[in-house]
Amino acid sequence: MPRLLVVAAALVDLDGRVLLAQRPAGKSLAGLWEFPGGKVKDGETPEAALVRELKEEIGIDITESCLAPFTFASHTYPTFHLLMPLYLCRVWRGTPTPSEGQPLKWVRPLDMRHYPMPPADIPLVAMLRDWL
Ligand SMILES: Nc1nc2c([nH]c(=O)n2[C@@H]2O[C@H](COP(=O)(O)OP(=O)(O)OP(=O)(O)O)[C@@H](O)[C@H]2O)c(=O)[nH]1
Repeated sequence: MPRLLVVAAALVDLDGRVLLAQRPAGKSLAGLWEFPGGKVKDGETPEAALVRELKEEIGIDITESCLAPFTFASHTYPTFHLLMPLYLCRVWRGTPTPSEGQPLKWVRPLDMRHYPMPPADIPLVAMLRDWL
């Protein structure tokens, strides 16, 4: 089974809310809410991939130095195994704006149960609830 390395960010605002993005129709896991991020390319560090993905997806600038490793997901999907480091980020430049119209929402960890998320993310939400 192939292993997929994806990197994601919990962007935390001053009220302790975290940004979630809804996966667009037509993609795998469509309609579910997830942490912004994406696949790490060959030869790329996870941090560089996250800087690139957040710029591409939601138009914000983060710097690698603001990224704090928080936890990771390790989850077997039917066709691949997902390994996904999750970083905390509290500082960025710009206002998150979806590049492809995907809905964005600032959500308190306690309220994330109202937002269906991919199965790999469930343990991450519990960690955020405990630590934020
Ligand atoms: N960005 C992100 N991806 C996640 C999360 N949880 C989770 O299982 N994933 C999975 O990790 C992969 C992320 O890759 P991606 O976002 O770059 O992939 P994609 O939609 O362009 O392509 P895909 O349609 O092949 O999945 C997807 O398979 C997605 O389902 C999450 O919280 N954030």
